[in-house]
Amino acid sequence: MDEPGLGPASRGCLLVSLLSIRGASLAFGERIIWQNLSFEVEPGEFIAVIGANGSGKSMLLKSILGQQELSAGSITFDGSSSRRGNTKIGYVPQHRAIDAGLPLRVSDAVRFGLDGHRFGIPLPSSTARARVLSALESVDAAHLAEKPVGGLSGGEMQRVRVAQAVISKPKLILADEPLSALDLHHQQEVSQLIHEQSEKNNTAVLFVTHDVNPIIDYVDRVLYLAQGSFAIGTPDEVLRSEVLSELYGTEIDVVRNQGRVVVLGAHDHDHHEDEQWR
Ligand SMILES: Nc1ncnc2c1ncn2[C@@H]1O[C@H](COP(=O)(O)OP(=O)(O)OP(=O)(O)O)[C@@H](O)[C@H]1O
Repeated sequence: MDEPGLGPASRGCLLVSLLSIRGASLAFGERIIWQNLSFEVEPGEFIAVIGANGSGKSMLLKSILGQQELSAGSITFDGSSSRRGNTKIGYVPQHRAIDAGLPLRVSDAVRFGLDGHRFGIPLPSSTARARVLSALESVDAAHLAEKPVGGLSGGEMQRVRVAQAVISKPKLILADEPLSALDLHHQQEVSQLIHEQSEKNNTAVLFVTHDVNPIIDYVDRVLYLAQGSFAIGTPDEVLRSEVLSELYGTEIDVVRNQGRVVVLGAHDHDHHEDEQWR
């Protein structure tokens, strides 16, 4: 039988996976965030990362970005150990990460995704301008180029963040709750944009979300983090009462209604009160 979490390339042993997480653990002092996390991600795969508040979803993305050291195990991306400033990884940070008061133009913010964290000589400005415009066009936001980021609506800001993440044509997009603080319409729009980028360039996506429903049609696999442990597989394999009950160590009900998935009981085991499942 195949090992759970291993992608087809690894199972065949012929190709190296795009992202390989092996026996990864993260602890702060006595507190284990997750342990023995192992899975592979193949090019073009769309993976939903779900879990309670504090289950370590953001820390996982930061570990892949090389911004958070593991307590044990390894992360290999595109054949090398994870490192900071890798332009082959596009990052859509959590809503709060950009200061809305910044007097920065949208085009400058997007350009930051191109050469903001690159050492050495920046791209000539005509080339960079064309790339910025093309990235903004790809998220239908070219008209926002000259606006200050501080004046954008939540939905506009998320589209700009997606442009910033895709401008370097990354092989992997890490999106940290890109739907938070968006209404349903904009949730669908931003989900679709990230999915389109993934399809167009065969880019793999790790998409952190509290609610799988807006992206359920795009998801190949779900990585569910809870209680320091994890489950990974297709939505039908993981989003089941038996699987989540075992993960949480208590009874959890997964109800499917008109194509929507509702998890009942998980929020009772969160570290915070504000976990929402719709
Ligand atoms: N430097 C640190 N020292 C101690 N604990 C930390 C540190 N950084 C993060 N943590 C803790 O690690 C846990 C996981 O944090 P993380 O931000 O990854 O959670 P999350 O699953 O993304 O949560 P949320 O859904 O609320 O965004 C949290 O409880 C957090 O307080």
